Amino acid sequence: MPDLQHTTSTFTGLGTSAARFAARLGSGREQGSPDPENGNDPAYAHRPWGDGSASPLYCPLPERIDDTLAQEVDRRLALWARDCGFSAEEAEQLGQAEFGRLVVLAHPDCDDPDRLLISARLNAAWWAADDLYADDTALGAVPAELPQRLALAMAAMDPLPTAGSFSDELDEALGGDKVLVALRSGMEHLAGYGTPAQFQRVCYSTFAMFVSWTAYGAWKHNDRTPPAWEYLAARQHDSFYTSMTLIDVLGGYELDSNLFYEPEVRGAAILAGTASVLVNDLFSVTKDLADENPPCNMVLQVAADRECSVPEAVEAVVELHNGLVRDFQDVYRKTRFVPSPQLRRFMRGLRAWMGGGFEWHSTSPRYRTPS
Ligand SMILES: CC(C)=CCC/C(C)=C(/C)COP(=O)(O)OP(=O)(O)O
Repeated sequence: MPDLQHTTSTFTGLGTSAARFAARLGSGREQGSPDPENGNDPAYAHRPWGDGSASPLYCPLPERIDDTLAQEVDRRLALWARDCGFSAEEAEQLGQAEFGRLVVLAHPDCDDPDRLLISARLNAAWWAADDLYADDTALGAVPAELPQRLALAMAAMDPLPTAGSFSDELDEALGGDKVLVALRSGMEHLAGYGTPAQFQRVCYSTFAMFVSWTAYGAWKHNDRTPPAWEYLAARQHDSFYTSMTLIDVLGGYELDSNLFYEPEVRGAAILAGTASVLVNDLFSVTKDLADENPPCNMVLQVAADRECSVPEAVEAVVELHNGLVRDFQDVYRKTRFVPSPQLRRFMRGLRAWMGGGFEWHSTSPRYRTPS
């Protein structure tokens, strides 16, 4: 990494997005209280969540809320889902989850609906694979079939060179499964905007995520409850880090691979991805508990490990989350002095993703539960 003590470089900023952000920060106090421990950074707040009974989550504020743009991305996403082979009902369910709204919240430096669709399509395809292959028995998920399905998912995302007549059968398989069609189509859309390095970074973060899914499948198959530490290790590669690999593509720039993978930057991205996915686990507890065979969830693993109540485990996960966000904040501060506008912009993108992710979980019908 370039010398962190180097004097601050000139950063050209984000134009109208930055102005919008400044305006939102002015009104951010309504959404939670600041954190004196961290110098009251106005980009973050203690944000109430759920029914308000648990401690607040320390989290960045969303930089942009644009319902008109979100509806447009969701409209295009539903059309695309139909083209991939999802039924009208499934496309409607996808619309109800509002993945378009998620990406509009998470990528505030992108105003172009077609570019936003890169992230909307891939996130929708990942979620579809997660629900249909890994999590939801009613939707056809079978733990013993998961590894071979994921091997085909890799082939769908990262096209293989032709291998004689074997390729014909592969192509037939890839075209006959809506999840595989969606994954391929999402990657083709990405290829139209991203560089080869950006394309491959999305592939390999997804493939690491798939390995974690096979661990969950094996635990389920063997009727084993993993300890919280082991689940968390798997979850750290099965997180919104994967979604965050698209931040610079949507922003229309490229963070050079050696900076992207520089240990401190990668660490910050993993922290942001893990913090965001812990938000997902916290918001999913009620939904997961309602499942007769609950999926792994950090709250439930902690409750099992410590033999404590769910509210007590929630508190432990909130504390873990808040610590990860503060660790991210420390790295963020250091990287402000690195003379790379792309890195500064990417770090801000990570922060924005966390803020947008929290906002989406707070409002998406997917996590709305009867009080
Ligand atoms: C990157 C991405 C969107 C992958 C899907 C897997 C993932 C990181 C999730 C957040 C899904 O986890 P989970 O199954 O717990 O999510 P739901 O609670 O079902 O939304």
